[in-house]
Amino acid sequence: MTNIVLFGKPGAGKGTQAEFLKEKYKLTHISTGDVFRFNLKNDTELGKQARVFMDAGDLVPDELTTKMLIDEVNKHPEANGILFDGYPRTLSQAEALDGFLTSIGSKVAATIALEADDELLVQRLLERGKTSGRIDDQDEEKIRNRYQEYNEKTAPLMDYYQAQGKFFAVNGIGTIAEITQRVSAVIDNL
Ligand SMILES: Nc1ncnc2c1ncn2[C@@H]1O[C@H](COP(=O)(O)OP(=O)(O)O)[C@@H](O)[C@H]1O
Repeated sequence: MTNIVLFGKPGAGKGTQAEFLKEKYKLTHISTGDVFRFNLKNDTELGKQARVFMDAGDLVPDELTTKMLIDEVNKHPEANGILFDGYPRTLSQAEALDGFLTSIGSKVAATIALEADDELLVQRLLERGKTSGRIDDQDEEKIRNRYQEYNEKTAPLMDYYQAQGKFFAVNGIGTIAEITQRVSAVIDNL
């Protein structure tokens, strides 16, 4: 199994790249943001619990998120590899993912970060908010809060994966195809 973690700030283009990469490498794409939004829309128990955090631009608590993630992975026992998008976002999630993957005889092959500067990303999210209907994309204060969450809780993961020799950063500015190529170059070299 080649499991890839797509890493990057909100708006960095993880979801966009995932659409191309999952086809190219026959990976199962799991976006925690998408799974949460599905649950919100369907008003499930999980959706009810996650809503207050998501609407404020806060991270959903680790325990809830990790349980959901493991349930998702377990739905795809035949997967060739998983493309994780939006998970892990905290050190505790990264450790939980390692523990879980080890328990099924697998591991993270690489963490690939899409890099772009904050101001450009905030503009991208505000644009997306005009059409996506996502509450967390429509308010600059909520967007800024997501960046704060990222800087405090998610950025430290770079060191975590770097220490394991698994961290790769690519320039996330350019056309979608250019960026797919940069990410592919990393995967092809694994
Ligand atoms: N791994 C996670 N841990 C905690 N909360 C998460 C996680 N993934 C998604 N969420 C919740 O879902 C929201 C939207 O996720 P996503 O679409 O991936 O966001 P973004 O566009 O900000 O990268 C996050 O702001 C957070 O509330």
